[in-house]
Amino acid sequence: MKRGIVLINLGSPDSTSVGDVRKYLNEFLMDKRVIDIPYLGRLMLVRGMIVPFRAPKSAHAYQSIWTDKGSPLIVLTQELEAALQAETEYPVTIAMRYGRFPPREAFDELLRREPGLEEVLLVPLYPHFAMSSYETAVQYAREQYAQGGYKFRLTVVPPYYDEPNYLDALAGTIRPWLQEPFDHVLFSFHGVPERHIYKGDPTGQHCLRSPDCCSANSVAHRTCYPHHCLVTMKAVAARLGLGAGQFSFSFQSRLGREEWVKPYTAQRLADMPGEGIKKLLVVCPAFISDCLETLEEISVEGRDIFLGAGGESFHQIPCLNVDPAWVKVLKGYAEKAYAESEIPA
Ligand SMILES: C=CC1=C(C)c2cc3[nH]c(cc4nc(cc5[nH]c(cc1n2)c(C)c5CCC(=O)O)C(CCC(=O)O)=C4C)c(C)c3C=C
Ligand SMILES: [Fe+2]
Ligand SMILES: [Fe+2]
Repeated sequence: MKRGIVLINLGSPDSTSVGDVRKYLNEFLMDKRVIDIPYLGRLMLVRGMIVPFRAPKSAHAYQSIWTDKGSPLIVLTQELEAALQAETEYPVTIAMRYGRFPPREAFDELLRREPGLEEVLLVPLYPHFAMSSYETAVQYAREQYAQGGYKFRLTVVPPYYDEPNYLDALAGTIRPWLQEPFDHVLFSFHGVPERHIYKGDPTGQHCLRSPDCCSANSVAHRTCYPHHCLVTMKAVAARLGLGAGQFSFSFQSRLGREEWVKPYTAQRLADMPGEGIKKLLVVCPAFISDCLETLEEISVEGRDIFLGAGGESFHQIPCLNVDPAWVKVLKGYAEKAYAESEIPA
């Protein structure tokens, strides 16, 4: 089988200028799977209220993490591409949901490198299903695939939040940090509005209907983001031998005033020192590559909140990035045969 691999991530602005950040935010937030309200309302909210205020603030934040080579998210995804390419004979390239590197360019590039390509394997760099991350990236790639009239088959790697090799690799990046004294490991996942969870619940009566819905069996869990996050956290904690009370989860990056899934990371960071948690490790498994949300929101803002509330030490554990064990896991995904039924539509 002549196969090619596309690693798809979120994307970043082209530069840290307010104009480029505004362009990026407009594209990102006008995505109907990110702000899921009718078009005209979304347009007014995004163009009139969110972006004018957010663009200068976000541009400033991006300036604090930007590297000589560009955005950390893009650079780290390119480094992952190179590391995986060194491990597999299949041609590997990257795509982004927003901004530069659209999937059609990735497909064309693979066809140039492998004429007669029979299958492209799309690997979303999101372990958990959410309509604002995994689903929008996959749909975008599927649309461009259909528009391009390509002859090869497009196969999508399903969410791997519970896949043992991924969990082993994630636990492996955390383990060395547990050698120094610590009180707690916080698993901080990117948040989503609660409305997205209600909307994605095929039963219409399970998700967020009871405090422990994510632990009770349900078909809704196939696409339930908080459930996926909880499974990842519990499986990693078990691999690390963490006891009850030594770990917990929270959700970060809330935007706007509506209710998002809880607890909120910023609130937990403010409360933990008062609960006796003074030495904190934070891991952010919703992100494969370090990015604005880990390097600035957690490592800078989050640290200030925690230390300002009486915390003594704070470390953000780097994301999987180009960890060699993770690259081996991706090689395994790249070489596996997938059944269509595994993949959420
Ligand atoms: C309604 C708004 C947003 C939802 C829902 C959302 C979900 C979501 N996002 C990620 C991953 C990333 N988000 C990143 C940045 C970012 N996210 C939002 C808004 C929502 N995200 C904004 C406006 C931004 C831009 C920066 C800012 O102004 O705060 C990034 C980092 C990008 C980078 O260039 O470094 C990632 C990665 C997931 C996984 C997710 C749902 C689970
Ligand atoms: Fe986001
Ligand atoms: Fe749930």
